[in-house]
Amino acid sequence: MSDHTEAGTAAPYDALLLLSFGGPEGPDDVVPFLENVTRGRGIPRERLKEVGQHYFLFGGVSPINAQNRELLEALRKDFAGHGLDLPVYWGNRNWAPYLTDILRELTEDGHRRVLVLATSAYASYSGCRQYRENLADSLAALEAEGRTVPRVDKLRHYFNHPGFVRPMADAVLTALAALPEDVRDGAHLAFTTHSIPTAAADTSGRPEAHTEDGAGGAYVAEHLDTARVIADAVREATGTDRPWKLVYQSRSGAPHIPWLEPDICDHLEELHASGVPAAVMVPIGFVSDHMEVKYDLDTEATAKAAELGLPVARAATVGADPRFAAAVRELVLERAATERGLAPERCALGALGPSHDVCPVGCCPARSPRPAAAGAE
Ligand SMILES: CC1=C(CCC(=O)O)c2cc3nc(cc4[nH]c(cc5[nH]c(cc1n2)c(C)c5CCC(=O)O)c(CCC(=O)O)c4C)C(CCC(=O)O)=C3C
Ligand SMILES: [Fe+2]
Repeated sequence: MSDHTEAGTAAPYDALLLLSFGGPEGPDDVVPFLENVTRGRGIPRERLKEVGQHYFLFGGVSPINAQNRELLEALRKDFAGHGLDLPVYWGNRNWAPYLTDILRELTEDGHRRVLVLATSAYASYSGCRQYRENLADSLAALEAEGRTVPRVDKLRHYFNHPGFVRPMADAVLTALAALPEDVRDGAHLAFTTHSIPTAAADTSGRPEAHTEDGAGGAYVAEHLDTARVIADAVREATGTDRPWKLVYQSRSGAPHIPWLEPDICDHLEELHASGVPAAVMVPIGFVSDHMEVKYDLDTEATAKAAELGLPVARAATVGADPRFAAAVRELVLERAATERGLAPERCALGALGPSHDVCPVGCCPARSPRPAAAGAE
């Protein structure tokens, strides 16, 4: 990674917006939060009750907001330390601080061109376009208040950026070290991400990346690329070639609709049945510790492994790692330079290369088309 010790310029941008999912911060928040998340999404009631219980198990507090506050601090510290004078704001789509309120604040503070960092590294409707739809909704709400709204662009997907991948590779090494020594060399790597409907996976990414055979489009291809880079880095660091697989977690939706499989718990069962002595779960689909990590991996899958007698360890998420904060700065400077008509270096590991800056028409389409900001439409 290049070290920008000199002050870069973010012009033409005058603010960065950290845009995230949001999560409850106490028991009274859980039900209204779930109502916000699932409005119009057709999630079965039983599933909602179940997910509510996951939150109540942790006092109704999701780890996601604390993680975003830490990331916000890490970004401000990194920018200040590198002479990058760019204010950073934070807003969520499903819980306070709400996106519309933060965009209103940005507008009142006089910002005219805003760059958005979404806390989702990959292409998919849920991880990309839905955030763009939320931006469009919030901008429309502010326009309805009679405001002149800022122009909003979104940073490219960073799944293969070294500042995102390297902390995860190190986290796998730390997790391996936590396994009993006699099973460490035989441990398999289980890379996990959020399951999504196969229909959504197949249409993820640019139209050229769409697949019709359940291969999972850009969503699966990008995760496989990241997983491969991490597995290679771990092999180089340990001298041991460990088998790995991309598996899924946190499935919701009706049972008759196909979602990406196998589930992490079924995978652990299969590993155990085939005599594998241990596994490391690597949540590459999550930028930080969300409830999906705390419950679905650290609680449910870990209990499953204990029941099987399979030693497992869970690799840390990237969270507020300073290397990730530095990567965001590089991505900001890169995009700003591109907007100024330059052709900056675009860092990317793996085989897919750097993702597009602007989602083209037809990228990660919604089931029913709605306005989306920060794209080519
Ligand atoms: C791809 C993806 C990401 C990663 C990208 C990104 O990070 O954005 C993600 C993140 C998150 N998902 C989260 C929470 C929930 N997601 C749900 C439902 C769904 N997620 C989906 C996909 C994704 N979700 C999908 C296809 C559904 C079905 C309904 C629909 O089609 O919209 C539900 C409803 C209950 C349930 O069914 O589980 C909840 C409560 C939280 C907050 C966790 C916390 O509080 O720490 C976070 C970060
Ligand atoms: Fe989700």
